[in-house]
Amino acid sequence: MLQLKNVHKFYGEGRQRTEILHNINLDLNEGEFVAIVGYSGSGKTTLVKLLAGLIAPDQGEVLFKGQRVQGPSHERGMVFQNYSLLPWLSVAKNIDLGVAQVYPQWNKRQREEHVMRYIDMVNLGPAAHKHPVELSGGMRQRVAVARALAMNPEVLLMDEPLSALDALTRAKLQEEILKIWNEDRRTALLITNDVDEGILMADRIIPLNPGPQATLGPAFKVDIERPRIKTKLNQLPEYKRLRNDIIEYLLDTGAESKRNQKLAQERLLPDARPVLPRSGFSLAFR
Ligand SMILES: Nc1ncnc2c1ncn2[C@@H]1O[C@H](COP(=O)(O)OP(=O)(O)OP(=O)(O)O)[C@@H](O)[C@H]1O
Repeated sequence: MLQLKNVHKFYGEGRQRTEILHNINLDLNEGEFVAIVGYSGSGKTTLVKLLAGLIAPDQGEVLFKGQRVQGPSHERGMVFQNYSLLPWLSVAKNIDLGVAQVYPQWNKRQREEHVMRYIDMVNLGPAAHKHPVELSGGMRQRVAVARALAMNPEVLLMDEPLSALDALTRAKLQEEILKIWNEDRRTALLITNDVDEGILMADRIIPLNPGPQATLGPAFKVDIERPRIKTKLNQLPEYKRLRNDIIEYLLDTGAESKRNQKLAQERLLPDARPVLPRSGFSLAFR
């Protein structure tokens, strides 16, 4: 359905030019829910922007159903970390904006009915005519999810949509997104820094190794039956095993990346001699 083929992405110019993503290959199959987990700053947002067509790769290809992605499209709906709602429009109007783009042939009443269906789906009926400023963070994120879904995308791309929320709201929204996803099993990609969230929601979890030059790690298959109940998951031995495996992998690659950075620093400063600070606990370079 959606593919990254030998993708490399750089940021910056001249000596500042840095390879953020290195030779990324990813296949999202139809109806599959994939989670990408990784350290902050490793390039997760860059990866999802490539899939959405918001930025282009420097090398390699992004393919949607075999066709090269040329730019953003409503076929690939995106939910951002920061909601990105228009503050001067009500909840309903924020959602309607996208719906009108996708269904220009619909009249106002048809659009209203459609918009209200998605507002109800995320339990925001009473807030339909409120403005974003009047909503809590969790409610805003619900609007962002409803807006993306109302445009009926074939693929739903979510960039840490829940990371700014408190634990309770986060758990509730995880449940809602899963319920909605379960109704028609649309292809979905979730970027998260939370391994538990990945196991709760995804069919496969793929770590993004620390950058620069981040690569994708091996896919961890989540073979836990759905529906998955958050409170019951952590009693399952297969959940514990999988969680441990993923966390161990992330810690190992994190430690390796730190070692490599230190080596690179030593190579950049060959005459740097370690200077022991007074405490004697850590090394500093001059
Ligand atoms: N437009 C840009 N120009 C230059 N550098 C950028 C740009 N966008 C991101 N970067 C850099 O690329 C790296 C990866 O950024 P990205 O936002 O993709 O990481 P991330 O894994 O999503 O981080 P987080 O989890 O903190 O949101 C970072 O070092 C960031 O500073």
